[in-house]
Amino acid sequence: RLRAEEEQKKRKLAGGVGFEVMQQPPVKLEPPSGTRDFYPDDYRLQTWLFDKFHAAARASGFELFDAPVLERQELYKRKAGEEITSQMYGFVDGDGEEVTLRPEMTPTLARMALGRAHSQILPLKWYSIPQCWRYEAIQRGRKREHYQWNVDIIGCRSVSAEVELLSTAVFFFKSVGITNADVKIKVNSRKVMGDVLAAAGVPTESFAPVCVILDKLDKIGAEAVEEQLLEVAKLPADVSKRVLAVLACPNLDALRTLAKDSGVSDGEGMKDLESVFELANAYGFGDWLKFDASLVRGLAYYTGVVFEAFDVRGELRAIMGGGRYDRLLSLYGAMTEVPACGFGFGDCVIVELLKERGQLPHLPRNVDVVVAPFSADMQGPAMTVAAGLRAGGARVDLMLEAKKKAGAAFDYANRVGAEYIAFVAPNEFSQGKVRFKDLRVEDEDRKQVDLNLNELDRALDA
Ligand SMILES: Nc1ccc(Br)nc1
Repeated sequence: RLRAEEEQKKRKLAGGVGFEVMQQPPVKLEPPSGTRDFYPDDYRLQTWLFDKFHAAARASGFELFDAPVLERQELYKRKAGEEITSQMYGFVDGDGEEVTLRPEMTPTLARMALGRAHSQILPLKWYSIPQCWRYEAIQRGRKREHYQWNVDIIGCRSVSAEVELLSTAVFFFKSVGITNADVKIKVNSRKVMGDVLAAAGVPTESFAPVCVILDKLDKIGAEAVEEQLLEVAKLPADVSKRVLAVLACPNLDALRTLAKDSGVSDGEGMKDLESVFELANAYGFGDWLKFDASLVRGLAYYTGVVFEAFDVRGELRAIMGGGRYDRLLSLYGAMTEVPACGFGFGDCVIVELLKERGQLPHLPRNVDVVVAPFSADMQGPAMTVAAGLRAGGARVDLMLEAKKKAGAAFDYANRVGAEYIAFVAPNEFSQGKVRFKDLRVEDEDRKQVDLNLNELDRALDA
């Protein structure tokens, strides 16, 4: 009881008179396992982040699209042993339809591009910030949802598309104060890897599942990867060793030499890979890129250049990842191969990175004006004042109950982060005036202006 009274007193002091909750409420108050609530304080940061995503995509001419979080499971039925398809948050709905909360956005994008194929003029430059889902055994304790900024270009065969994607990602990083001292982007090519691994003895049909296994290298180490290459991908021991040797190539020259020694001529894949670095230099962000022969990414459908942004200190999981997926649209029904590439950029690791760097923005709650009715019968006039100020573009928090003491109105204004407070009192109002105080300065310096009612829509300018 004493604790409850103490809490109540604290709340009263803060001006926010809350309410008591039962020790054992009849409903759980936390969100489902692995999911997040975004209270207003949290959502101001999420909005800040999404605004940066929107700004970077808009700066490069990408168009925003969206789609239902619910998709048919058939969109993700790939047999390459990917985690993303084995952890679908799926169910059978009332119509007997096998559906799922989408685990990723690219298949939806492909479905939508095909759905309007006859009317789309290529290239499509589309982006979205979908919430994506996975269902994991609770003991892993990992999150089951995240928001993932997706940026994609459909219809461009040239690696200039990959470079445009990388440019958009770098634009975002710079917009949040991240430099290439904090983050770099690994680049590789599945086309080159495919040629070299085929020469090393990896059957074409095993290439995608082998990439899914190789993608685990950083997480489970070479021994465990080699074991999976033997047990899961059924590769002979000598081939598995050759595969790992390819990934150990320290640079592009070493990979080129290894390719040549394996009888793989310098094909389109290597030329594309080199073009990525050349064009990135032309774009001014070549110093953000780093060739990495061990980069394969974990999605089966990548077919060409792949890339992944990582924190240079190596303390965090991948920040962003993407690549070319030229065969996905024909897999879903396009009569010809439709070139495509894109990336996914999660909302969590980037926030961890900014937090660690002390670069999260300070985003206090704020409004322009609190309008405070002097008494209950001034509530109507206070609404008139609020409407006038809003007509001029002001963000107005109208107090919905008059406070007996002016101090309580000032406390409320401070709590909501108001820059000004407008008192609506009977005497001034009867003379067509409102008492306006500037809260941004200390009490003694506070200007007090009596505003005419018919000037309210220009009040803030004044
Ligand atoms: N695909 C996926 C979905 C949700 C989360 Br959290 N991570 C990955």
